[in-house]
Amino acid sequence: MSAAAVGCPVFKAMATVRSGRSGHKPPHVLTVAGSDSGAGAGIQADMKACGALGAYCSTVITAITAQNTVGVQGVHVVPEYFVAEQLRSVLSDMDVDVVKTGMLPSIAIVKVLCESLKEFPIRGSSRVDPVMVSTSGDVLASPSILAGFREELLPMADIVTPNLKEASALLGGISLKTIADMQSAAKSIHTLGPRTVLVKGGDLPDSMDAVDIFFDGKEFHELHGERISTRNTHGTGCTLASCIAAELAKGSSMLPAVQAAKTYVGNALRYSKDIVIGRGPQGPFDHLFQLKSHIFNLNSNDHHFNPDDLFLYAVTDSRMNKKWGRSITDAIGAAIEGGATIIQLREKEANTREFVESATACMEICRSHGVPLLINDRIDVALACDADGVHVGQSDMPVSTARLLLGPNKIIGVSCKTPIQAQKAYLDGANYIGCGGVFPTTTKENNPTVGLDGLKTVCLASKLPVVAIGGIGIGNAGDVMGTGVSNLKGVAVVSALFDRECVSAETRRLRSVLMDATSAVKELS
Ligand SMILES: Cc1ncc(COP(=O)(O)OP(=O)(O)O)c(N)n1
Ligand SMILES: Cc1nc(C(=O)O)sc1CCOP(=O)(O)O
Ligand SMILES: [Mg+2]
Repeated sequence: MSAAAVGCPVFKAMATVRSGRSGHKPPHVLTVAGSDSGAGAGIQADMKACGALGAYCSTVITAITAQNTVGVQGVHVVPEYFVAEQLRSVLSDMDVDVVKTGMLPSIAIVKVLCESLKEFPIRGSSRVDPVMVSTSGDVLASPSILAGFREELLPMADIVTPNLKEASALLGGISLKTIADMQSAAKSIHTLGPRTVLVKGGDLPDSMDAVDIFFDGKEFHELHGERISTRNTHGTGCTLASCIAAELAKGSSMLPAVQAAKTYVGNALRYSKDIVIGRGPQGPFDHLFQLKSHIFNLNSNDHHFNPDDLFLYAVTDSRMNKKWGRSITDAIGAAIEGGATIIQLREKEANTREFVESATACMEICRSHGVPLLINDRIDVALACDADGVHVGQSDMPVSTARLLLGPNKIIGVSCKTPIQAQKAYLDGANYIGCGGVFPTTTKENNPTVGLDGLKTVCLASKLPVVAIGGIGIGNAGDVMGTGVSNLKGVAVVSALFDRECVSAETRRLRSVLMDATSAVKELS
């Protein structure tokens, strides 16, 4: 853009409108990196990964590379004055949450970036992915740049994510062969100034797992991931770094962001392990797998998950319906009439055909009332009746697999009794946690109780919304909501509604108890 164009009235008018706008600001990552013509790595990977994770990605291009699945054929470095101009354009106008760097091909560009970041300080984080050697082994930045990294960029970074070759280069060429070597490299790189370090061990010899070492200045964390056998690994470094940046921009803290990024990359590799792009030895992988696997869902009426839906969560029980001589559709119709905010079909005895038929009929009722319907345990039944989601327990299908099968839009709840399970639920892509048994129950056999204290501990361990379950009814629902933890959104009940003569009346009474308890908590806080 010429100087005249920057000063033209259209640009100023847009700026005026923008500053007066009160709309939604998406999480925003700025990537400062090189373009990859094969689109597996670099700017292209950064944009796809951020887009897939729901972050906006602006781009400052430092170099244009000619590369494909065979290797890097050429690099055309963008003059530093023009890198500076791109940085000014983005940073002077947009609210960037996180800056992510990739290929910085000259010392002058490293300096330009550092100066720009000083001139336009970023409120959030910055992170550095020192792309010096690509996964194909091609050298993308000369060693003379290392001094610039060490002296200027690393001290400003919140995280630096070198692979083994890059970590070795940053530390003067030392050999890194074991996890102990990676830990000592992470510690040494930390002394150069970044707040945290992730040394990626993808190339570690003799390792069955993909082990990375995360160091926050005090503690080491060994992060294990399954090693996926595929030629399509080009761009994994850029993608992991961009995912970390996107999670940080969305408000995550560092270790959960790194773990979520590892999960995403693992799933992307798994999903695209057999795709064929190019004739060379190292192909790109498919960042947008989540969207493509659910192309058939594009026109569905999926219920957009709102944590407040968990307020009065009615879980059906076929034995109770039989006892009271009700059909499942009558039971859920009555619960909705009484004010249930979400329904789960928990039909442990139905055969698959019966379950799909009754779930399809229930879906019609729920959809017509705008109440989401989830299926307990059975992902196949949820898919067959296009339910709004599923609820799974710790011994059911893993959340990450259910997410792959159901896609990004379906609701997934998972039962958690411990903080570790609660932290994993978030990383695996669950939408909410069901925590129980809060009190003893006869509805579910051999169900250990966690009590109100256990419920609070689970709530505090996760940022996911939580619904309490187990032995809850009109007499104690007030105590549960009275714990006052902000992410405890409601109670899930079976017998309190369905082991009663009049389901709608019981639902109404429970709703009123919950409303009183929530108002009391609000008044106190
Ligand atoms: C909301 C809610 N929370 C917990 C559970 C229990 O699920 P799970 O541990 O898988 O046990 P079963 O319900 O399958 O017996 C739930 N169903 N709903
Ligand atoms: C289905 C279920 N899950 C539980 C858990 O602790 O995860 S307790 C439970 C049964 C809840 O039934 P009632 O409301 O009748 O006590
Ligand atoms: Mg289950």
